Amino acid sequence: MNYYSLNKKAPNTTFEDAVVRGLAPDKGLYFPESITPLEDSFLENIEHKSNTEIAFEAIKQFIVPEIPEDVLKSIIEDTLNFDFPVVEINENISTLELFHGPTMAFKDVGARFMARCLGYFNQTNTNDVTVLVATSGDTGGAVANGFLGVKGVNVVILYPSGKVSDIQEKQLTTLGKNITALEVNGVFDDCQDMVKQAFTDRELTDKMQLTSANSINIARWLPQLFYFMFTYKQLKSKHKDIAFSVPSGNFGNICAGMVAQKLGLPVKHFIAANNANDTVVNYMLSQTYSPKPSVQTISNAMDVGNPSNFIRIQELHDNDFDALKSNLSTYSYSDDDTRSALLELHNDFNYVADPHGAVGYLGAKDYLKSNDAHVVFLETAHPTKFLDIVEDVIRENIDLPAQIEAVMDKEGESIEIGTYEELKSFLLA
Ligand SMILES: Cc1ncc(COP(=O)(O)O)c(C=O)c1O
Ligand SMILES: N[C@@H](CCOP(=O)(O)O)C(=O)O
Repeated sequence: MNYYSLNKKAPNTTFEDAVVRGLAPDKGLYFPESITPLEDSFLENIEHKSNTEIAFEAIKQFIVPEIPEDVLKSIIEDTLNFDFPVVEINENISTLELFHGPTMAFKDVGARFMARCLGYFNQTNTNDVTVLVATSGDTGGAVANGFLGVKGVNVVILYPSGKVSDIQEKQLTTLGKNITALEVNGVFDDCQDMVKQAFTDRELTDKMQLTSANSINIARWLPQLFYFMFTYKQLKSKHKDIAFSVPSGNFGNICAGMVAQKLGLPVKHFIAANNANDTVVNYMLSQTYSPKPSVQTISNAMDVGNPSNFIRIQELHDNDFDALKSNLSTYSYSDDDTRSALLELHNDFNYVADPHGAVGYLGAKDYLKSNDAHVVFLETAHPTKFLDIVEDVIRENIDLPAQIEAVMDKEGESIEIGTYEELKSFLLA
């Protein structure tokens, strides 16, 4: 499969080149040249297939033959060695728990998958690759964990100082080895802008191979489509019309869901549930895309003012606003709304959610006010990653899972930077 740049000013390229570059030379995001629907029989029999079989069938057209089938199968087996359970909240709402991986957020799948793809390509590449990643909370930890010790890869994580949770910060600053954390005096969008600027800085790109492990990278983005297939597998026999409410920040996850839909997955509707960072909500009301600086919220990993993947979402709908509108609803919620949702889930349904999942739950409820469907909200991180907020709302202590306990008492290390020039000097040194 070849990929084109959404800025349409760079040559089409292979999967390997798109992964190793991260962003196209014209700064555009890569997008697959075609998306061929899966055989009807695949979806008809999905409940009889394992998660790894589903993932392989769903993603192989994007990757084989550049990664041979047998290698892709083992990458998928390694990546997906944990569960993705759907838990029923009530008659009309379920949640898909995406936090059973090593860093307890949904980013684990994409990070592990991409690390293994790069590891495969590095068997023949002689040059080291520097992976740059901007994080508002969870990507950093997942990438640090997924890429730790991968031969020929150095990882540099940029995170906004004081704007990630304590556990998130520990997860991305405590591993050492080939992982370095840069604490940026700014917001997530500053981190993301610095990363994008580095890709177009000839002084850097002449000296080193840079790539990204954010969802702008197709190998980080595409595997997220598995989640929607795994949900269908579990709910197919119980519910006819399934809609997804996806807590959204950079819009990579919901956009991967829309790829699953293009592959033939019957999804009735998508709901992008946002916190106060409402750039896309405003676009859907005004048809004017006006990115703005992100504001800090208690669902911090969604504090994104200029979501990278919205352009992919538009492409998936042939840049037709009406088509998009009939497939996507958007809502924005305040921190007070989020706290009320955490409390309601706990008190009425005995479910402890995290603030991001709680925003997803609110999106599900709002959609159901005027539509019939079974809505699955994605529970994108484990509540203990936001311990202070969640315990304060539900007034109960929650047990720490082993993955979180393992980092609790570790001392983190980071280097403070404030400008792009400082990032550049660090990389050149
Ligand atoms: C816990 C959590 N929920 C939701 C999101 C938003 O996902 P996306 O950026 O794919 O929209 C993120 C970060 O991306 C996250 O870490
Ligand atoms: N919410 C993310 C921000 C980056 O998103 P990505 O999917 O593009 O990596 C985070 O937790 O860091």
